[in-house]
Amino acid sequence: MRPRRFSAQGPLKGRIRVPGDKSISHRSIMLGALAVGETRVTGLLEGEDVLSTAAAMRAMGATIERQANGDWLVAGVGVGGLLQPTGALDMGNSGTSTRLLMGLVASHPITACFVGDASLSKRPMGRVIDPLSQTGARFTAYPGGRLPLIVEGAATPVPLTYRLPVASAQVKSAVLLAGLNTPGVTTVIEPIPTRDHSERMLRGFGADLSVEIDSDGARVIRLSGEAELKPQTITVPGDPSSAAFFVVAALIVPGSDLVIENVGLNPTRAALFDVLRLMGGSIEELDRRDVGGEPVADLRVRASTLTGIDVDPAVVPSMVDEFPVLFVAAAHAQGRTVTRGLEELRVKESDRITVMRVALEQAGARVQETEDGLIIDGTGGEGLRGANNQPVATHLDHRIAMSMAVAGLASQGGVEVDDTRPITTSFPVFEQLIASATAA
Ligand SMILES: O=C(O)C1=C[C@@H](OP(=O)(O)O)[C@@H](O)[C@H](O)C1
Ligand SMILES: C=C(OP(=O)(O)O)C(=O)O
Repeated sequence: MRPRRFSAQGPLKGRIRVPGDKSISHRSIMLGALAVGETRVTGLLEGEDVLSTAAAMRAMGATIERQANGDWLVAGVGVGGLLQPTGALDMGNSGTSTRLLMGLVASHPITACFVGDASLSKRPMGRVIDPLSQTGARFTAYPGGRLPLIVEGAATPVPLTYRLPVASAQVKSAVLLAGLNTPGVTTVIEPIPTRDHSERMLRGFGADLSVEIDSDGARVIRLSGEAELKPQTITVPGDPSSAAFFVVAALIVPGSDLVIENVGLNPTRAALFDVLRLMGGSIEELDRRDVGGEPVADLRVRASTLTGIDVDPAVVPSMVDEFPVLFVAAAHAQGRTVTRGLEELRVKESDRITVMRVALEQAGARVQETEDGLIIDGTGGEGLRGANNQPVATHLDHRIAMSMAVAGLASQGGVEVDDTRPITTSFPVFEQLIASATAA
C-alpha cells in the first residue's frame, strides 16, 4: 500500500502532456508482434498494464525493446507464429491484456496459463470464454470463469459469427484477434458501438477488415483470416481517459486555466468532454489534427460553474472509464446529476459504482446509489469537506485513486487515498503532472 493525501494546492495552470493511450498501446504491441518485420511505436504508454502485454508477447516469441529515444521496436513472429510460453502469463491488473491475449492464443496451437492480481482475479472472463470456445479452443478456468485460467488454442480454428451480448470492446477485440489466424471470415455484430481502435489498427496493419451498418443499425465487422500483417510506424496519441482527470480538476479548482496537449478525441472515446460541456464546462479544442489515424487536439480548460444533468445512457460506452471522475465533477455542480446504464462499471478493477459512492460520501458528497448508476446532488461549486480521518479505499483501482485525488485537490480539508500504487498501471506520471500543473 502507498497512501497519500491530496489537498488544495491552488489553481492548475500552464501546459501539460498526458502519456499515450492505453488501448492503442496494447494493440500496437500485439499487432506489431504478429506482423513480419519491425514495427516502431512512438509515444507508447509505459504503464504496468501495457508492460504486462509486452512481457506476454515476448514470452510467445516477439522481440520488444525500448530505444534510448523512448520509441519501442517490436519484431513480430507473423500471424500463426506465436510460440508456446514456458511459464504462466502474468496479466497483473489488466483486463484488456487478458481478454485480447486469450483471443490471440485461442487460434494458435499453443497452451497458455493466465494469472493476475487480486482485482483481475475477480473479473468475469466467461464473456470471452463463451465465444472463443465456439472456435474450438478449450478453457479451464477458476469457478465463475475467473483467473487463473488455461487456454488450449485450437489446432484448426473455426471462424465465428458472433453478436455481442454486452457492449465491450474487449470482447469484440478478442473475437477479431482470434479471427486473424482462423481460415475464412470472422464476423462480429456490434449492436452498440464501442471503441474502434482494433478495427482501425487491424486495417492499418493491412488486414482485410470491413465495417457495415445493418438494417437494425448494428455494426457488422468482417475480418478475413490467415492475414498477413505488415509492420507499421505508429504514433500513439495522448490518452483521453488520463486527460479526463486533469480536465475535471481544472474545471472544479477555482482560478484554473490549463492546456492539455495532444489528447486523443476518437468519437468512440471522447463523450466525457461533451457531457462536461453540457454541464457548463469550458473546454476548448485547439489545433485539431490527426495523429496515427486518430483525431487529436490540445484542450484548454478553464474553471467553470457546472450544472447537474441527466446523462444520456447512450453515451456510456464512449466514456465507460470516465464515470468515476465525472462523479467527482457532479459532486461540485449546482443541482442533481443522474447517471444510468452503468452496470458494466461493477465489473471493472473494482465495483466503481459502490466504491465511488462510499468514497464520495466519506469526502462529504451527497450521493445515492441505484442498481445501475449514481444520483449526485452537488455542492454548487464549493469544495467537498474532505476525508482526513480515514483514508478512502481504492480496491486496487487506479481510476478510483485518481478520481479521489482530484476531489482532494478541490477539497477544503484534503482527501487521503489508501493506495496510490495502482496508478502506475495506466498513468505513471500522474503525481508529477499534478505537481507541475499546480506549481505553474
Ligand atoms: O478495449 C479496450 O482497450 C478497453 C475496453 C473497455 O473495457 P470493456 O470492453 O470491458 O468495456 C475499457 O473499460 C478498458 O479500459 C479498455
Ligand atoms: C477498465 C480498465 O482497464 P482494464 O479492463 O484493461 O483492466 C480501465 O483502465 O479503466
